[in-house]
Amino acid sequence: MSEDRLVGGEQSVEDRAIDAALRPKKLDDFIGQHRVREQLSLVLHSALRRGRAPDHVLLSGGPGLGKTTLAMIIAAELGAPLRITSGPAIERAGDLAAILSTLSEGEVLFLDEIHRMARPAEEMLYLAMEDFRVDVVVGKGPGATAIPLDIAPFTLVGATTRAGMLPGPLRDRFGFVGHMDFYDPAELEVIVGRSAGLLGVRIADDAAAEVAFRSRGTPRIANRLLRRVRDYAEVRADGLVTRDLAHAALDLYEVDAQGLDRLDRAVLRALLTKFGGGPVGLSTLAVSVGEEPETVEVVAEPFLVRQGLLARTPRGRVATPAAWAHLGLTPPAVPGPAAPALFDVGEEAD
Ligand SMILES: Nc1ncnc2c1ncn2[C@@H]1O[C@H](COP(=O)(O)OP(=O)(O)OP(=O)(O)O)[C@@H](O)[C@H]1O
Ligand SMILES: [Mg+2]
Repeated sequence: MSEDRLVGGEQSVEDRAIDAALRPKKLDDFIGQHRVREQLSLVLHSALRRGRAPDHVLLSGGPGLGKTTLAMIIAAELGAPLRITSGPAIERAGDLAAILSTLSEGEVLFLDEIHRMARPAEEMLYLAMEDFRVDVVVGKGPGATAIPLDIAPFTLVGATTRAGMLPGPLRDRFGFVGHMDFYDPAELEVIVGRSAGLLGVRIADDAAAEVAFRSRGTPRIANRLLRRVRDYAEVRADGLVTRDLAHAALDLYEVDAQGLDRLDRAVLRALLTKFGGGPVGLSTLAVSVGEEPETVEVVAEPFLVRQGLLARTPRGRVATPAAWAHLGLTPPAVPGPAAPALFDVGEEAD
């Protein structure tokens, strides 16, 4: 995805540096996600008490919601070393074996984008997670033998934006699954205030609230928008971010009053103007806005669903009446044949 999107969930180069600087380091400083935080706190503290490595943890949720941050916090809370890798980096089982066999006892292995790991590695991971063992295959063809190798007990922290794509056997091997959801504006306001303090940005309370409200429920976007309103206030005014300045800056960057960005609006507009409000399949919709289906599904849709602008139905994506109103368009007078029920089945239809 392009790096110039202001509210897209994914990271830009600038984000990566800032993400690192703004990441809370302790569970207590992690804002929002109360349930996940409390459950995780229990898992970690009981493991610490027993002096054992805690159960493997799976964190699922959209881009920028705090999965990497939480993985780092887990290691910090355990006082354990952290090893970081990702699904796409593991192309062969051997890549994974090399990592697993060099873990130290109690180490936390963070496997980002775990749903992108190669299949053969996945099977190796099952055994490692369950029995702390890997089978190293020596030789080829009929003469190949598997030599079992014990590995140190470790804690796997997997992260995924697409929990639905994980094979059942893998998901079942996690003792704890934390689902990260969008943040409330009030929580994001706290995050904006905290980040402003760390970055030395002067921002009025009502301006922080405005940034929070337009951040698509996502901390990474809140931090990004904060930097853009700061730029604006520095160049066009004396640096203090007021509500009016925040408004003007957000308008300039095409973040609308509900926090929708260009891609969100493009998806909605296509759904309304090209497909009469749907139902239309995900791939067709994605092609019509020139994006990958995964980008539309992972980045744009969850927020549109959350805002009550789009629904996923068994027959495809459907716009809600609020979507027409949001874009200032008039829905067709006669609804299409058998208008589908608007409910979220969470599954793709095409
Ligand atoms: N609960 C939180 N409290 C404060 N800041 C947060 C919180 N969650 C995330 N952030 C901030 O948002 C940024 C993005 O979070 P993070 O990188 O952990 O997201 P992610 O879920 O790993 O995203 P991706 O799927 O793109 O890897 C971090 O820099 C962090 O500063
Ligand atoms: Mg991450």
